[in-house]
Amino acid sequence: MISVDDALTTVLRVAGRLEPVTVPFHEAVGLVLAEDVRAPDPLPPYRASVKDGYAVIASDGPGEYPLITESRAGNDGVDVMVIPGTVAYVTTGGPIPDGADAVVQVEDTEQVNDTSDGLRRVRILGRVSQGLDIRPVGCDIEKDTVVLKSGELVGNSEIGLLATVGATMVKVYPRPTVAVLSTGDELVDPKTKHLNRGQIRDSNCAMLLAAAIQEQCKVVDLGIAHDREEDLERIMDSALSSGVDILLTSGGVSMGDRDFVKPYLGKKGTLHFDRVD
Ligand SMILES: Nc1nc2c(c(=O)[nH]1)N[C@H]1C(S)=C(S)[C@@H](COP(=O)(O)OP(=O)(O)OC[C@H]3O[C@@H](n4cnc5c(N)ncnc54)[C@H](O)[C@@H]3O)O[C@H]1N2
Ligand code: MOO
Repeated sequence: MISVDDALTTVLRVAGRLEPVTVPFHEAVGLVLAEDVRAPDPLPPYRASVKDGYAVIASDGPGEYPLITESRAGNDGVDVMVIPGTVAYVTTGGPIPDGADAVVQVEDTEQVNDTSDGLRRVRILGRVSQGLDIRPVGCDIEKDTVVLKSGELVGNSEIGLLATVGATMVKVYPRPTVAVLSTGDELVDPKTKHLNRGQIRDSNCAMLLAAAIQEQCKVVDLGIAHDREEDLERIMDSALSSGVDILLTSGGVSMGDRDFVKPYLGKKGTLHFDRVD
C-alpha cells in the first residue's frame, strides 16, 4: 500500500513530458510555457506622460510660457528640446520631450489668448516637483526581464504580457490526449432509464473526461469494457496504439477473479504501485 501523495509523486516522476511545440501566442491560452519569455525592450520604451497637460521644467515654476511643441501619443515631439522658459503640450501616454522633467496637468493651467507674437501660450498655475506625472523608461518592465517563466500556465493576463513584449510565437507543451475507459459488467450507459438488478450507471467515465477537459487535455471516450480479458486487452491495445498520451481506467484492479487491468498493465510495462491508501 502507498499513500495518495506518494502515488502522485511516482506518477509525476515516471511520466514523460511531451515535446514542446511553437504556436502563435493567441493559441497558447490554457497551455503551459516550455520556455522563459523576456522583454526585448523596456516598458514604457520612452518617458511617458501620465496626464494630459504640459511638459515643463519643474524649476521654472508658475508663469506664462510659450508652447514649443505638441507631443501626442504616437511620435510627435521627438527632436524637440524643452528649454527653460518653454513648455510642450503632452497627452496621456505620449512621449515627454527631452529637457522637460515634469508634467503639469491641464486642470492646473489656463490658455492665454494673446498670440500676437505667433506663439501659443499657456499659464502654469501651480508649482510641480521633478518627475511628477512622468513614467520613467522601464518603470513597468525593465529590458531583458523574464516576464514569464517556463512552466507557467498561460491565461488571459499572460497573453497580454506576451503581446506587450512582442512574443508572437511561443514554445508550449501540447495538450495531452487522455483516453478514459470504465470497466465492469455492472456498468451501463448513464442514458439507461431502467436499471436491471445488479446494474449501475457509469459515472466515473463522465467525471474523468470532465476533469481532463478542465485540465485542458484532449479526450477520447472509450466507454465501458466488460469484465472479459480479451475485450479489455483489445480496447486497451487499440487505445495505446492510436497514440493517446494517457489512458485512465477505472475498476478491475482489486482482488477479484475478473480484475484483469493490473495483469494487463504488468504484461505491457512496469507496475509502479498497485494499492493506494
Ligand atoms: N489632465 C488629466 N489627464 C489625465 C487624467 C486626468 O484626470 N487629468 N486622468 C488619467 C487617467 S486616470 C486615465 S485612466 C487616462 C485615460 O486616458 P485615455 O482613456 O485617453 O487612455 P489612453 O491615453 O488612450 O491610454 C492610457 C495609457 O494606456 C496605454 N494604452 C492605451 N491603449 C493601449 C493598448 N491597446 N495596449 C497597450 N497600451 C495601451 C497608452 O499608451 C497610455 O499610456 O487619462 C489620464 N490622464
Ligand atoms: O481613473 Mo483612470 O483609472 O486610471 O480611469
